[in-house]
Amino acid sequence: MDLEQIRASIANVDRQIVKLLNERARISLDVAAAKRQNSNKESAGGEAGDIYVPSQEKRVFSRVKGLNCGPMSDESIVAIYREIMSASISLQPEITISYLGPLGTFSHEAAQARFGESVSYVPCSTIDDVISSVEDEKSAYGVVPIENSTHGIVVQTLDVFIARYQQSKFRIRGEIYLPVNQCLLSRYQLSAIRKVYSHPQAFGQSKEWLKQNLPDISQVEVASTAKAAELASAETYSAAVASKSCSQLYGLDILAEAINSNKDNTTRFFILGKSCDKPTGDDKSFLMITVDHRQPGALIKALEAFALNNINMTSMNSRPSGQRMWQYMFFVEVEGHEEDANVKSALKMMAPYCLDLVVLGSYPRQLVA
Ligand SMILES: O=C(O)C(=O)C[C@]1(C(=O)O)C=C[C@@H](O)C=C1
Repeated sequence: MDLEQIRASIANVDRQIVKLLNERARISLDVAAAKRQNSNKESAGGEAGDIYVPSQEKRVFSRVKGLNCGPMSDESIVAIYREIMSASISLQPEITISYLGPLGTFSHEAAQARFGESVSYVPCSTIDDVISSVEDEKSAYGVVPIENSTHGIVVQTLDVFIARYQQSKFRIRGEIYLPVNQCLLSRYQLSAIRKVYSHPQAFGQSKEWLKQNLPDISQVEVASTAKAAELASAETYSAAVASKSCSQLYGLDILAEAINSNKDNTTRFFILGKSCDKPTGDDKSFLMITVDHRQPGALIKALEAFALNNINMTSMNSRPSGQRMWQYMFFVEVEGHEEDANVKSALKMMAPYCLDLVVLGSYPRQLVA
């Protein structure tokens, strides 16, 4: 076949694609206008005017995967639609996403994986600042790490939830799962390194490799893996455990890749906003509770409400409540949405046993970034 002729066919398809993309973008602007109108009549049951709607995105992904008959893979179709929806979101005035920075953190990668390249990103230096920027409406959404498959819960995030919950106006709107590979980055050779910087989570995930390859080298904990890369780029004979993207951002060589012990290492992030999505039939909810520790069995009685309402509990963590000595705040994640009848009934049943009972949010279950 003639090469020029084939290219002309591609050009013809491109013309149609661009026309259709713009037609879709115009319709998404109509959706945005309808949401604004509906949110004004919320008392009449209208859908809130949120721009990012994880439940609708989930429906779009499953619809386009259903329509796909190859040769493109489902992953490619989903990645393209991720960008198409990101572009729809970016048509809205000044959509900003804040994340736990600086540039190049895994929170940054997670935010980009979910919101694509078309929106603006703002790094914040603490988890508290991410939440403030959402609450003060400086950004529409915020992305914070919540747990890692190897190293467990991110206690810093839970502690900020505790410190803020009494006056908090943020809600958990979505979740992101990001595969995470840690790298050793430095301007020096392995044998010259005298100090390694990283976040405690990244040290935990790479513990075995560091023990084997850099025994007796001091490990300095800092606020983020990207901060570690920044420090390692400025200091002699130092290195950082950080993401591959930090090597370019901070001018460091990659001395070793995927040094995390668990090769399926994955971090889960929460997307914070000012409201929750509607129930989809496949949601999870994240709760904070305290019980009166002097009342024997209070915790078990509170949690029994989930079993009695046929609700699966998927995780539980505790942190000091910060209110009284030896009093704990329990973080419980359950299947279901706070608007589901069985979740409502469980919350009502457990209330008498709880001193605090806060639903931080309900969000559609997500399996991939
Ligand atoms: O359906 C919506 O609510 C839209 O805003 C449209 C759309 C899309 O482009 O399909 C855009 C962003 C949302 O996160 C979900 C879907």
